[in-house]
Order: sequence, then C-alpha cells, then structure tokens
Amino acid sequence: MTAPGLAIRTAGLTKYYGRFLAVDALDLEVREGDVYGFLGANGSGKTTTVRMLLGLVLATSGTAEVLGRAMPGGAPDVLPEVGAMIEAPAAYPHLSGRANLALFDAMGRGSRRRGRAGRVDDALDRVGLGGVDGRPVRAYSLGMRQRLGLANALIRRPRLLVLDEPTNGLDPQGIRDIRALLLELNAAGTTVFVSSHLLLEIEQMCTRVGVLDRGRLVLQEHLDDLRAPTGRVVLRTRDVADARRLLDHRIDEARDDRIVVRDADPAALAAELVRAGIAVDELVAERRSLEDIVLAATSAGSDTFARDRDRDRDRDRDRDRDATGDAAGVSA
Ligand SMILES: Nc1ncnc2c1ncn2[C@@H]1O[C@H](COP(=O)(O)OP(=O)(O)OP(=O)(O)O)[C@@H](O)[C@H]1O
Repeated sequence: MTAPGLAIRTAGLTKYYGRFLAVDALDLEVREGDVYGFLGANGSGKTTTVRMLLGLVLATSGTAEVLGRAMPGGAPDVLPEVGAMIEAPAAYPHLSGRANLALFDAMGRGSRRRGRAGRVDDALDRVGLGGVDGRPVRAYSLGMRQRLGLANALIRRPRLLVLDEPTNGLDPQGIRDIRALLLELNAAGTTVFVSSHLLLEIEQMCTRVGVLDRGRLVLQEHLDDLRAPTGRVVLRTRDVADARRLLDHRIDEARDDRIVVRDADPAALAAELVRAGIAVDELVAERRSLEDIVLAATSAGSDTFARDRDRDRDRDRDRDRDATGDAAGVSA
C-alpha cells in the first residue's frame, strides 16, 4: 500500500526498450494535493514514465503505485479516479468535441446517462471549448485538440490528473488559461502531476518538482525549498559610488547600478542604506531560478534546456505583449 498522503509512488521503476535504458530506477513521490512538475529535456523519459504510471507500458523492473494501488494490476480500480492526457490526445475526427466527450463518458465504468449532457457541457466550458463544439474534431487546431484532451481528463472529476505536456500547441493565452484551470482544480482538491520540458511553465505552476535527466531522477523537491534565498541581497541604486564605499568588503559583485551584497539581511541592509542617505531603487533577497537549479543538476542541460529557455523567453515576450493587449485572444 502507498503511504497515506501519497498519490503516486514508484520504487526503482525502470524501463528498457531493447538494450536502451529509457527510465532508470525512478523513486517518485507525489503527495496528495501537490501540483507536481515532472521536468526533463526531450527524450529524458517523461512520457515513458507517465505511460508506466497509467499501466500503458510495462516496467522492466521496479514498482509503481497510483492512489494506493499497484499498477498495472490496479488499473481497473484506479483509472476511473484518474484524468489523463498523454501526447496528442486521440479523438474521432468526424465527430464534434461534444460527441467525442459524450462517447468517452459513456465508456466510463458505471457511467450513467443521467447528467451526461451536463458533465460534457461543464468539461467543455472549463477548457474554453464551450462555443465551438459543433465543428468536427478534424477541423480543430492543435490547441483545440489539446483542450479537448484536457476536457476528456476532467469529465470524471478525477482525484488525480496526469498530464503529459498539456500546453503543447497552445498560444500564450491558452497556456495561461490551462495554468489557471489546473490551479483552480488543485485548490478544489485535485492532485496534479504535469510533465513538461519548459522550465518557466513548471516554475509558475508547481509546488514540487522532479527533474529527469536521461532517465534518472536527479532532483525531487519543494520548489520553495529549492528557491530559498541564497543569503545574498541584490541592490540597485543610482548612488553607486556611495553605496560601494559604504558596503566595501561585503560586495560580491558590482556592475553598473547593480550591487550584490553577501550575507545580508534585506531589511537591515535597507535601513543601513537609508540611514546613509543612499537611494534604494530596488532591493531583493537573491534566489536561484529553477533554470539555474536544473542546469546545475542535469548533464544535458546547457544545450537542451537552453533551447527551452529561449522558447520560455519568447513566451515571456508574448505574455508581456499579451498583457498590454496586443496579442490575439484565445484561439479556440
Ligand atoms: N517504444 C519505444 N521504443 C524504443 N525507444 C523508445 C520508445 N519510446 C521511447 N523510446 C526512447 O526512450 C527515450 C525516452 O522517451 P520518452 O518519450 O519517454 O521521453 P520524453 O521525455 O517524454 O521526451 P519528449 O518530451 O520528446 O516526448 C527516448 O530516447 C526515446 O527515443
């Protein structure tokens, strides 16, 4: 049995494809109530792990427990309580999103006809597809298919959501919508396990992260603990010369108006600067970014994640543009 409070636990979970080791002795712990970010570069083994969790791929060795049941044996009991979305979600292309969802609902064990239309409407509304479901799915954009896949995952009001790269193909507004939806579901009690290769996405949404590097779990921790203050304080001031004189031996780095002070308490430092008549334009406790942490923990990191970082940056730019009202609205 899984220990109380654990939604997912794996021990030594391993998968070989032939002689290729795709997932290497994974010990995952996802607690009930987590928004758990499963981070890894392309090809690091995320999808294989998710498939093993759902009983879709057999592990070579090790164990996986989901909601207290060993997988894959426990699948019939567990899967009705799990909403899942893996890669490109499947759907009947000639049917509407609504018809697809109704079919999916009807296939659920013990599913009742009563209330089906309401469940389908609710799921469509939640993912922002309420107004467009008359079209056949073959006319959907990638982002709309992604939303439909999420609606599928939601229709049974799951205790646990397992989502593999859920924002693939979505525009910035769509990404924001999905993030808000997942956080709302989590606040209402759903545990969320989400895989992604996008650092920013995980950083903005998750409470805990697991980082996969070429099949190995190299990090599993609370995001807040990972991003705890480093003990240094970053100051921006227009009175650079005065500040340098005052802080002298305590300065770790100084460039232009930015001065990094070691072993500092932000409040005490602010008071000291103000007493000395030095303008404090900005003063923050330094924290490592998730990017720094992941790059330090992974070997592949620098090139693979750098590309993701560029994409994150592009997305940031889109988001900023979005915030100023230039960007297109929801594509769905
Ligand atoms: N059915 C398969 N047969 C052989 N190799 C496979 C199979 N499925 C995946 N692999 C390999 O296992 C490794 C992990 O793949 P996986 O899809 O789990 O990674 P991922 O982290 O989800 O990557 P991505 O983000 O690109 O989907 C890759 O090198 C992949 O080529």
